[in-house]
Amino acid sequence: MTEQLLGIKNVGKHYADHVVLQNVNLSIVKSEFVSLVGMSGGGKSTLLRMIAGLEKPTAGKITQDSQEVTNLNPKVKMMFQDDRLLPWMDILHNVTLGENNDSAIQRALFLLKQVGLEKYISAYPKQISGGQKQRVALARALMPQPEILLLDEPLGALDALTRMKMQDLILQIWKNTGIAMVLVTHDINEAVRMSQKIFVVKDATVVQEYHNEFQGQMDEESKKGQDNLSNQITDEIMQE
Ligand SMILES: Nc1ncnc2c1ncn2[C@@H]1O[C@H](COP(=O)(O)OP(=O)(O)OP(=O)(O)O)[C@@H](O)[C@H]1O
Repeated sequence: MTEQLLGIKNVGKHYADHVVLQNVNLSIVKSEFVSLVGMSGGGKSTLLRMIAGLEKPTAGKITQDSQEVTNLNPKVKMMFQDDRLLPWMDILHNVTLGENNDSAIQRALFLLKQVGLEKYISAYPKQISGGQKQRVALARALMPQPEILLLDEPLGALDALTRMKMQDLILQIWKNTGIAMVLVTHDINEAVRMSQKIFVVKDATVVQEYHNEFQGQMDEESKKGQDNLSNQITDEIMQE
């Protein structure tokens, strides 16, 4: 049996009388790549913030490695649509977050090489492109070797070609590291291209779970399979 990494059991969240999520149940196994899709305002980012321990559920329980997430979750890292780099630090130190010891610097250099930015270690954020900044943000998120990487629309602000390259890079890092990834995206094709499982968030809960046998594949047959699945998921989201 595959080992459960993250468990979300009967989770709900409301702000005053506004119910954002209720009865959310899902689990993620070690090294899995999943996506959350659904209408804007449906509670996807709220769910990520609760997994990260940035917010507490108002009902139910979130566990990681069988331990309840009650506070800031040290085993996860999050990447956002904006890069959140520190403008006064060079790229290397944005990744080490100011740590100057040898092992931090060696690890940051290794990660910057993985994301293809070894030539930019001394540059400052304003000197590199939006796509490159997101690569730095990715390296920084990988720095503490998280068990789960939460990706909250990290590619949303990128042009189509840069976006595809970043998708490839994230998939490659996922394959190399075995870090579980949870992607929130508005782009259903992106979700289907990248993830093994797609959860549809609708009516304040997870209504469907799709398994995707075509993840990461580029041959014509698989692309057709991906398109079919994307259409199915889009229909599910749009259905009243
Ligand atoms: N701190 C808060 N206080 C009150 N309401 C909030 C708060 N945070 C989120 N909400 C509400 O919760 C709902 C869900 O927001 P959330 O950002 O999780 O949705 P989402 O599915 O990620 O949307 P999008 O796809 O547009 O990012 C929204 O109606 C939002 O206004």
